[in-house]
Amino acid sequence: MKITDIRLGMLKVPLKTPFKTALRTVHEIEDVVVMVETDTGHVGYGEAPATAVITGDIHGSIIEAIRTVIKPKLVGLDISDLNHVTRVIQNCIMKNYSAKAAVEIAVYDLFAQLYGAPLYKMLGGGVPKLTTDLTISVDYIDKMVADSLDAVDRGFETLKVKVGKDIGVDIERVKAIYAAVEGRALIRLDANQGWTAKEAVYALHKLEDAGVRLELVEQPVKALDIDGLKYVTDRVHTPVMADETTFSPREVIELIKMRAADIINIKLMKTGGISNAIKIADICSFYDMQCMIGCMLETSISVSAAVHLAVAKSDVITKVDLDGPSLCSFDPVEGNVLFEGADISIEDTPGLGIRSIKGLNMLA
Ligand SMILES: C[C@H](N)C(=O)N[C@H](CCC(=O)O)C(=O)O
Ligand SMILES: [Mg+2]
Repeated sequence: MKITDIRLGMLKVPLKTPFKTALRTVHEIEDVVVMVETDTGHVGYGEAPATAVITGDIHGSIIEAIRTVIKPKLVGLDISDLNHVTRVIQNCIMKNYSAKAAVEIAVYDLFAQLYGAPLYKMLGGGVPKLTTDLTISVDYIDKMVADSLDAVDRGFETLKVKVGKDIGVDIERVKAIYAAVEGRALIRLDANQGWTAKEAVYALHKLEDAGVRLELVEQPVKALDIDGLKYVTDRVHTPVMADETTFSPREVIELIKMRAADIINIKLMKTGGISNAIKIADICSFYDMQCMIGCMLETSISVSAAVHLAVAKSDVITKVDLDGPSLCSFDPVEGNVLFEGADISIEDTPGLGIRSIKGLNMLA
């Protein structure tokens, strides 16, 4: 099965409600869709969001990286030579993680199609079911409490509460949500870099002293402030998770050696795809460190790949934040991963099993 072409399209899906974090507000998903075509007629699918504030990627850079650098290196390569193909993708251009991720996801999709198995089986197997959390956007306290209660009523047992704005209001936000859902849902926080290290310690001590039990706090400080991350990790009981701080396997090793965080959030759009995500999961497994599998604002095309990976690496990926499809106003994909509220399951069809994508605008 040889790669003959890589075609690109744009996919727009409005969100059910605006997605608000300390970094940005988004009303609709608008992602680049990658279709890797082969001489056997098989097509592999991938997707790349433009998360400029986290990965530095924008639509133009994703499209140009794939068209002018990645595609010319990939056409003619054999999908059965997976490790070679992924090395070419990773080494042909620096950074550009979302472009690499989208193409790698499509290549893994084809690799699993080649052997007629769902992708998770090619990655080592596992039980093809996961449960995701749901993000509660940062907002007025009453709105966040109402959104949290609504999420619990819809069956979500873990809420990822966005904070990182005003520290005093953040403490009140979390206390109010905790009081409203106590005993019905677990709460994890994501400050998206919005606090200083001292603010994070102050807020988490206040919450701990008030009896608020949090599952974890994600990326309390700026991405590059690794000393700050360690400062927080050393001083609070609440487990601290690194998100924006860690992209590559090398960064994860450094973080583990410094003991700067307790948990790592793996996202395919940070690692540049599945091959490095596997390396990170294996490193963490070796060091007895838990991981979360996360996503950006992605539809079920690329989130499906994350689902397959998380199922295969469930020994170390113990936390799931794959709510992209739940945030969408509709699922544009007919495929083998089913997203039903908090429940995610995989059907027994080859690859990612993507049969069709609604509303895709092909690029010339
Ligand atoms: C969508 C997911 N639950 C999430 O919260 N991801 C964010 C980044 C998403 C974005 O801004 O596109 C995160 O974990 O920081
Ligand atoms: Mg995060």
